[in-house]
Amino acid sequence: MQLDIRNIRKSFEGREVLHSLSFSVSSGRAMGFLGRNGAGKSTTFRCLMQVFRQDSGEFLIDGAPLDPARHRIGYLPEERGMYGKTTLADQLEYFACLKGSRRKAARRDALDWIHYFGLDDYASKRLETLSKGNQQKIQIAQAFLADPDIIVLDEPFSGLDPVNAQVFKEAIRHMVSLGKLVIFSSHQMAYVEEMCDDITVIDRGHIVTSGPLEAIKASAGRGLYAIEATPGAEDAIATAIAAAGREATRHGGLVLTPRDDAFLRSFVSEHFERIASAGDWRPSMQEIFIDLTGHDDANDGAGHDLDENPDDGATSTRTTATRTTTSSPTERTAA
Ligand SMILES: Nc1ncnc2c1ncn2[C@@H]1O[C@H](COP(=O)(O)OP(=O)(O)OP(=O)(O)O)[C@@H](O)[C@H]1O
Repeated sequence: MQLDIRNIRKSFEGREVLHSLSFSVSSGRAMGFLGRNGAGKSTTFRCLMQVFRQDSGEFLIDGAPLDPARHRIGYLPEERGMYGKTTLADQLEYFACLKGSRRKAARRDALDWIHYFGLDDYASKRLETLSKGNQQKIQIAQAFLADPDIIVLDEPFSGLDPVNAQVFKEAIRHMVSLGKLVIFSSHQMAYVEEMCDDITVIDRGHIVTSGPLEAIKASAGRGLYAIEATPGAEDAIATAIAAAGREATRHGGLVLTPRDDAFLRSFVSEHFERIASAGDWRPSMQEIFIDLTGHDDANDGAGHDLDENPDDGATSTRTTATRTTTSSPTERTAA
């Protein structure tokens, strides 16, 4: 199954916040949908779920218009809303029935998810008596009810402690392994890095990159080789590379240098005592995200005057490979 998000535009009070967004999500792969506060993630999800309509553009499933009434979608909205005075079991059963399950199957489904999230003891307790994190688990469970084909989660990790985040990560992995189509937004780059096969980054309503995470990382690595020096040896390694007439850039505990296999083979064998590891540079998701979106102006402001996305109708693959920003953590020490 493939979800194609095609040329979605949305304005509020005359201000366009989604500028012809286009990207695709495939089933059996987890897609992370990323952007700074106010970038347009929740608005995209709300258009997808027909909470309100986009001004133009379309959502297609395998080429046909997405129909939330026909396609089974599990949705965790950003604004959490459940019934505080109702027991966990009753309300999950109710939500499963709303999604078309029969009563008995709905009850079983509800209890299975309550068990999955370790909340058996609370099954007959009112939701409002649970901690915020446990309420969040029930909100997530609600999105998994009734065997959805498509799972859309807006900030699912917010409010979860690391142990519960782990339980939830396993639930997502399980859904992906069953061939579900999964897209979620998150600000937690470490989780994204761990979980996602694909990512899409938006900035002020524009796509800045979309595609397989590994390819985006390779591209963001800009063909650089990373040498991890043993503690305290970073300066010596950087100086030795520069003395050999090559560019050397300090990057935290790493020294980055343009890939040159013959030079690197002899350099690594000559300096192996001061080298902990060496290989192609793969920036972290956090670094890539900051490089792509870490400009000074906030996303929430009105009247952005960026040019329209030149890639209207096509998935953009622009990455850090061609970008240099002052926010890059890279610091040049020698050339
Ligand atoms: N109902 C609305 N009326 C007016 N403006 C809106 C409305 N909903 C969203 N916006 C604006 O649209 C832009 C995108 O907001 P959106 O909530 O989609 O961002 P987001 O990426 O989900 O942010 P966050 O990470 O903070 O949740 C923001 O500038 C926001 O102020």
